[in-house]
Amino acid sequence: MENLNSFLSDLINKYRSETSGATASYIPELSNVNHDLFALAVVTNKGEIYQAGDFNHKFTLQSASKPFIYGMALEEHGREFMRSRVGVEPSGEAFNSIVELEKNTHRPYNPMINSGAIAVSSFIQDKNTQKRLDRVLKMFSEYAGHDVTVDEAVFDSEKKTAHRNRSIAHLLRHFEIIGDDIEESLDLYFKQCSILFNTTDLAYMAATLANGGVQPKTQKQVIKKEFVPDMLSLMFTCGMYDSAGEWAYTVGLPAKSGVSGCLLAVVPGKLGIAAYSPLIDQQGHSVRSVMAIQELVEHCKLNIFAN
Ligand SMILES: NC(=O)CC[C@H](N)C(=O)O
Repeated sequence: MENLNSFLSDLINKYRSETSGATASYIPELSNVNHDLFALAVVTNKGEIYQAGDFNHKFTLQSASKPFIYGMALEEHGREFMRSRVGVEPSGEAFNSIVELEKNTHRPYNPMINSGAIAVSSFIQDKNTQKRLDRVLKMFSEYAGHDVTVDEAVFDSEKKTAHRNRSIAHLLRHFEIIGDDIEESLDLYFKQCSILFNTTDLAYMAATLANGGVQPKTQKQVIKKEFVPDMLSLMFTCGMYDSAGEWAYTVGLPAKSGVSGCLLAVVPGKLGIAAYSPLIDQQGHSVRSVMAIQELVEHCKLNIFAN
């Protein structure tokens, strides 16, 4: 693995010239970013770090937060309750789709799409909204290995323009999946999406899942080991939304993307991978990050089905 730092640098140099994609302008603040930013990081279960490019640059987690909040809700409510409210099937639709809520059980298809994630955030309860957020921030701090904060400008920007997510939340309330605290739960969801991480932090988060829930640097059990397979299997089947099949076929790893341009992938038992670059494709995945992780996985033979 000594050469991994230079291989990551080579990938950055190779794919930095790729300029397709766009920033997620439906959250206006996400467009205020340098399009050239690009970072890669790998953290092994033993805590070895490999990184290249702009790995200190901070971005908001966006949907990369979803599997982790789901893990938190599983610890709080157990599998049976969570499955009664949110399914475990890929939807085959876009991440922000509302149509499938109208069909069948009215449960969101899975916790990786917005409808499922908004429902999951509503189940993180405490005495008041601040306490709910404090618990969420504490959990993400434990995954990162240090304190993390919210980007208030991104939060405000999403809150002001969240007409689609607000519609989803009201439909969830209509079908009695969530309770009356619609705005509070949406605020919590927007805040979790606005938590600031850098690419190395994100690789630690992925490595914690690769390591059975134990953060490789702090050695703290951040999530109960029994729930890690729930998170990873849903990342595998649903984490990349309507291109989850393509990703599973070409990369073969559980993964999750965020519209800020971040992407994390987990090699169970071995290591976590993270990438960041702000230009995203139609499905909401960072174009450069997908290409670089694909090549990294192929080069290092990390596809779980190829071992
Ligand atoms: N795919 C994403 O990263 C979406 C997250 C974003 N906050 C939203 O709800 O639309």
